[in-house]
Amino acid sequence: MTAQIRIQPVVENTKSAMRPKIEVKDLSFFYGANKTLKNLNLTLPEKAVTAFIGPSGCGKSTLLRTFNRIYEIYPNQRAEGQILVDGANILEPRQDLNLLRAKIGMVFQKPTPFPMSIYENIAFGIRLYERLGKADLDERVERALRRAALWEEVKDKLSASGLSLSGGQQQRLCIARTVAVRPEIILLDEPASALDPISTAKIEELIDELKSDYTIAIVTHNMQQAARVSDLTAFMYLGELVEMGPTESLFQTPREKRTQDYITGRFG
Ligand SMILES: Nc1ncnc2c1ncn2[C@@H]1O[C@H](COP(=O)(O)OP(=O)(O)OP(=O)(O)O)[C@@H](O)[C@H]1O
Repeated sequence: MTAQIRIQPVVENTKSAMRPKIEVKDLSFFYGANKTLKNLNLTLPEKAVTAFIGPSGCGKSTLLRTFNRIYEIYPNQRAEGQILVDGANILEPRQDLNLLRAKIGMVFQKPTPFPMSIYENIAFGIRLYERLGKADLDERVERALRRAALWEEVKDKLSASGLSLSGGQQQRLCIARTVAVRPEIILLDEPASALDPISTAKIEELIDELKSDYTIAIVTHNMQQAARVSDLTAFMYLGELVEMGPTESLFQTPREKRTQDYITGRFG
């Protein structure tokens, strides 16, 4: 089965792997008293795509949610350890969460457009951080929609509701909304799992284009997708990081038996 997985060529890997963007050090995460992530250590290189795979419940989404501290909107959830972004620990209490979430954008499994026009879906976030005149704002909205490969489909109906778009278009709108505030890192939590194959292919193409400008972390259940879109893959199991490395080697010559068993479909 491993042989059937088409793997992203990793030409740029060694270059981009040299500059760490996110360094996770001895990170643990707790839902109440339950230790869900267990002393993780890993590095995400800048301007590369890192995929997180592993069986349901292994902690992939939990890990992603620590990178922008979004878990803090819920009670009784806490992280211990360090997450260095460009060398600074974002788990420090003094970290400005608005700035953090502008720098680290997130797209969820289910498309979540705001119940407002396509234009406003993008402009809303920009206005939170910047004061722009109408012409500049228009330009930023257009640029974000182009970046998310959606402009041609929506340019004549910018005042229509974001909710009137198809699921795949809604997800690209959410990606446009994320890139519009000029983040440096984009977190994608199963961004294509609710989409049809054509929309999924568009999202995957988009990920490939976006990685020239952004550091991307993606959680996916779909190993073929991880192999197609990522430069590095991390395999997690029961809250631990079992193995992480260039996607090609992880799928073709995994070091750990648990990784081998998972990618060959023996469990999960
Ligand atoms: N809000 C919560 N409260 C308590 N436990 C939670 C909560 N969210 C997740 N968990 C638990 O934490 C563990 C990791 O969940 P998480 O959603 O991170 O896994 P996952 O690998 O992303 O799974 P899936 O692939 O099914 O989305 C699971 O055991 C889950 O039951």
